[in-house]
Amino acid sequence: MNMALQDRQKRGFKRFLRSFGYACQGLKHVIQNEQNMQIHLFVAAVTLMAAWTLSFSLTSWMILLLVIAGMFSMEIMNTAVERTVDMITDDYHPLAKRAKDIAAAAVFVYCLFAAIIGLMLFLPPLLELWVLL
Ligand SMILES: Nc1ncnc2c1ncn2[C@@H]1O[C@H](COP(=O)(O)OP(=O)(O)OP(=O)(O)O)[C@@H](O)[C@H]1O
Repeated sequence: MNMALQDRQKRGFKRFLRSFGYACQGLKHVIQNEQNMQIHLFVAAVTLMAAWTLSFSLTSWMILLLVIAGMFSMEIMNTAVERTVDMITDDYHPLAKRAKDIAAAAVFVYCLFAAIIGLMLFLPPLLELWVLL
C-alpha cells in the first residue's frame, strides 16, 4: 500500500498535524508561484494598515478580515482548479479553457464585491478625517 493511502487510514492528532503540514505546503506553493496571490497579499497588508490607522470598530475589523480571508481562499481554490486542469491535459482543450475561466470568474466576482465592501468600510472614516482636516 502506498504512503498516501496508509496516511488516509490513520486517525488522531498526528493525522491532523500531517494535514496541517500539507495545507502549509499548498499555501507556500500558491504564494511563491501565483502573481495574483502576491498582489492580494500586498493589498491586504495595505488595507490592514489603513484600518489600523483609521481605528476601525470591532465590527468593521471582523468584516474586513472575513473579506480578506475569502479573497485568499478564492485565489487558493482557483489555483487548485488550474493545477487539476493542467494535470488532466497539457494540450489546448475548450473544456480546459472553460474550467479555468469559470474558476477565474469566481475570483473576479468575489473581488468586485470585496472592492464594494472595502469602499463602504473605508469611505465614511476617510470622509470624516477629511472634514476634520
Ligand atoms: N489546457 C488549456 N486548454 C485551453 N485553454 C487553456 C488551457 N490552459 C489555459 N487556458 C486558457 O488560456 C488563457 C490564459 O491562461 P494562462 O495560461 O495565462 O493562465 P492559467 O493557466 O489559467 O493560470 P496560471 O498562469 O496562473 O497558471 C485562459 O483563458 C485559460 O483558460
